Amino acid sequence: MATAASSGGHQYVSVKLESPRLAALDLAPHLFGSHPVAGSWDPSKALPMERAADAIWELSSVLPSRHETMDFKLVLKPKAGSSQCIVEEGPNRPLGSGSNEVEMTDAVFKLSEKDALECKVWVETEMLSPFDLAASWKAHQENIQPSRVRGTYDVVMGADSKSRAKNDFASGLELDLEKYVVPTTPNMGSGVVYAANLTENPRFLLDTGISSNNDTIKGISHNLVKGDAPPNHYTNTMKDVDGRHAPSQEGQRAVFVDRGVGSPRFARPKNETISTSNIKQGSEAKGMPAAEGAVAAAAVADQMYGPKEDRKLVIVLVGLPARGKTFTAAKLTRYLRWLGHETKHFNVGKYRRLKHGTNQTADFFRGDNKEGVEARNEVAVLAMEDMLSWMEEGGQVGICDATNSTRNRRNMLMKMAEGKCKIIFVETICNDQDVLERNIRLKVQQSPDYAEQTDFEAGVRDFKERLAYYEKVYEPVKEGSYIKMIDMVSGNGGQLQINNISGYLPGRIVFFLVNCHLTPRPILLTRHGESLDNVRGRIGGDSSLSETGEVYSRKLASFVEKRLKSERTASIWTSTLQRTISTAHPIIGFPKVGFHL
Ligand SMILES: Nc1ncnc2c1ncn2[C@@H]1O[C@H](COP(=O)(O)OP(=O)(O)OP(=O)(O)O)[C@@H](O)[C@H]1O
Ligand SMILES: O=P(O)(O)OC[C@H]1O[C@](O)(CO)[C@@H](O)[C@@H]1O
Repeated sequence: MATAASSGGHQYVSVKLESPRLAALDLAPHLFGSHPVAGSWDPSKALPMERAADAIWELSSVLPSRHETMDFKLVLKPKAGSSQCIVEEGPNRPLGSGSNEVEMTDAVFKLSEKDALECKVWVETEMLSPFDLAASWKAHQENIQPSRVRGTYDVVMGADSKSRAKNDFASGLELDLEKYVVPTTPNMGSGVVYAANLTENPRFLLDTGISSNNDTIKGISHNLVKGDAPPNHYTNTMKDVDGRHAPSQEGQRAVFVDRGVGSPRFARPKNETISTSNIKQGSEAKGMPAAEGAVAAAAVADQMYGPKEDRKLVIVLVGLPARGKTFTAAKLTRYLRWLGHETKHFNVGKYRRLKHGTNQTADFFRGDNKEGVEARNEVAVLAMEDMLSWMEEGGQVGICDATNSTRNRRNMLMKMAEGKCKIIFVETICNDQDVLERNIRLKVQQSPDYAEQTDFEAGVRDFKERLAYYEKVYEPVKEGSYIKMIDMVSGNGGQLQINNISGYLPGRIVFFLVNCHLTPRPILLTRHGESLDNVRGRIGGDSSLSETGEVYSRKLASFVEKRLKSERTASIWTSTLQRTISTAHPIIGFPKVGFHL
């Protein structure tokens, strides 16, 4: 077999052996070879081949990209384990990487001096696309026997799953209906990670090797100055270029399963080392974690062709305390990252706590407390400097999360960003007293500022006092490019005011904020009903529903009607494939949207 140079993808390998005579012998075919995965030429570690049909045995796997060349041989092992193994005659079989081919040869096993067993052997190799891998992996996860027939989207369900499908497709749903309990709104109290804790860590701490996502950590000197120690925060953790933790160099692994659904993460070849110079600084959020296809393409196009100033953007939050700034910033960060933009969230409150400790009283936030104002400005500068440095290193969108409640403060930030990036202010305004009261109580419950306050009501009083000091000096945004979110959570729709906003990315941000809401709402997910292809044992294709599938769709309609009867604004989303449209067809009373997935 020819060996080809690596082309970088994963390689599907299937070895089949055919011998009508073998079944009658007390011998089981195995494969062993030079690679540790195939036993390093130790027959006792040879991989057993599975009986695929009367006279056919098979073994298949996905091998890691750029796997080393492997030589292998077939060996017959006695089922009883007494007599010796019989290794096939002739030279080793080489298995290269990067090739797509099927090779048919014979294997000859000397059973005795006078008796030889001849078998036909097919070795099939194929480079796998990520779609192939994903489909196989999905099938594996769902405990469905993957296909023995090659072809994209051609994953075949085993006989078991077929009967399981018949019995369970619709009945499970009825059961759910009886037992269904409408989930209550999650309790935001205990167990919730305070969103600000998850934001960026100040570099002045990282530079000293201290790193934490928890700004209540003890033992941090609050007087550390920038540059105290050489930067080492990117050398501590081994990460690969995608920002994932690098696997240990334990040698290659491959899991032999049918149609090669192996371990989704393969170790790198031994000779490929990961050096920290490969790691782009600030790349934890690198890449496009979830967005694929069109969305990612739009993001890339934006980065390539968008106006220059859109490529680096600072979103400066503005607003009185407890107006949902951190909440909005966290959501926006997740959305922008999903779109494929490198985004980081810098919370000035976290900087303040790490530099000055957690227990400042309301007094610290008084507008006429010169020391307090200076201390707050100092940490705001540190956060902004960190953000700008990160942008120079390749970051695209920085979110500066603080009250930024005075014009002076905002001017200072604009000066710092001058010529480096565009600034958009996002101001959250809330006049609904009920919402505010709830927010304040939540803040006292969650904020590390009150972690040591044992008297909850005293905490609430302190926070209200802090708020009153902020109100005295607060100057709503009237300058620059801004988006104002006004009473977006009071349930009456609210308002979004925008000024001087243009460009692809700012446009996406406006779109996102318009659609931002706080009211919990259910999202129901369902598979399509059984399709005709499923009946034939196939996943995929675009066939219509089977009878069982139709029954499922009717039961689903009755479920949805009951479950969503009080959800006035619900809509039904399907793909554009027949089986999903037909599954949703009997549901009435809700608008339907078909998405090309
Ligand atoms: N647009 C909004 N208006 C009012 N409340 C909101 C809004 N968005 C989210 N909230 C609610 O406000 C609560 C407090 O939010 P958050 O901690 O984000 O406030 P904050 O403005 O960052 O406060 P602080 O300035 O004190 O850090 C959230 O738990 C959320 O329920
Ligand atoms: O320095 P500024 O703009 O007041 O904003 C940061 C402050 O805002 C707050 O979130 C207000 O509660 C504090 O935690 C934080 O110190």
